[in-house]
Amino acid sequence: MAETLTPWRDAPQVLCALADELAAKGWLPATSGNLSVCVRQHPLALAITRSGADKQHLTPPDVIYVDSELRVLDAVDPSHRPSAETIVHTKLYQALSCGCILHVHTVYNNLASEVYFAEGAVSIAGHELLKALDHWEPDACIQVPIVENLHDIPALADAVLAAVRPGVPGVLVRNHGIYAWGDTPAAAKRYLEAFEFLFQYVLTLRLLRG
Ligand SMILES: CSCCC(=O)C(=O)COP(=O)(O)O
Ligand SMILES: [Zn+2]
Repeated sequence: MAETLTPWRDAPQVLCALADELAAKGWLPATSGNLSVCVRQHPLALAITRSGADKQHLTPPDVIYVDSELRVLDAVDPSHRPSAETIVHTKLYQALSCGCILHVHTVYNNLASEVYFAEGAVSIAGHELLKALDHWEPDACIQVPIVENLHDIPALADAVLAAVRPGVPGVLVRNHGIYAWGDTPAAAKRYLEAFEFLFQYVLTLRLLRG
């Protein structure tokens, strides 16, 4: 990936705008979800939402800067802690060199993660919206991997990383949510929207077909 770094000072505004858009879709309920952007690559620094913040009403002080070892580099309120899932973000940035990672809990991504868990992935083929995931080939078919919802977060991070498939910018976590990423915040949001549309589509089609 050729990521675009978000300027350090712009990160709070960028993350608040993303949170507003995702919250408007109902994708950040009950303080769930975490959002981050890469603000420096070497050494890694990211801006990420604070743990427990209501992401439906995110404000700039809810954004915290951390390094690859999860050390806080800057926080408006020293009592605020970065997302409990920060290590998933740092490991993905280190492996993929992406620019933005979005983690949301939605009804459809949770249903897809459970219904298709035994298959290890959600297969999606023959759909126009695969183009939004940068699959323009006429016979496009992707598998969105699913991992178990490990409560040991460093182990979850390793599982997510091990599940990453080339050309598929997301991993589902069973009965939990999805991590989706892109080179830029706009790309990550587009991929996330495409995944969510396609999960709703495959689940509804499965129901209609019985
Ligand atoms: C209340 S949702 C449970 C934690 C979670 O899965 C999540 O995405 C939010 O955690 P954070 O520490 O980033 O607020
Ligand atoms: Zn979560």
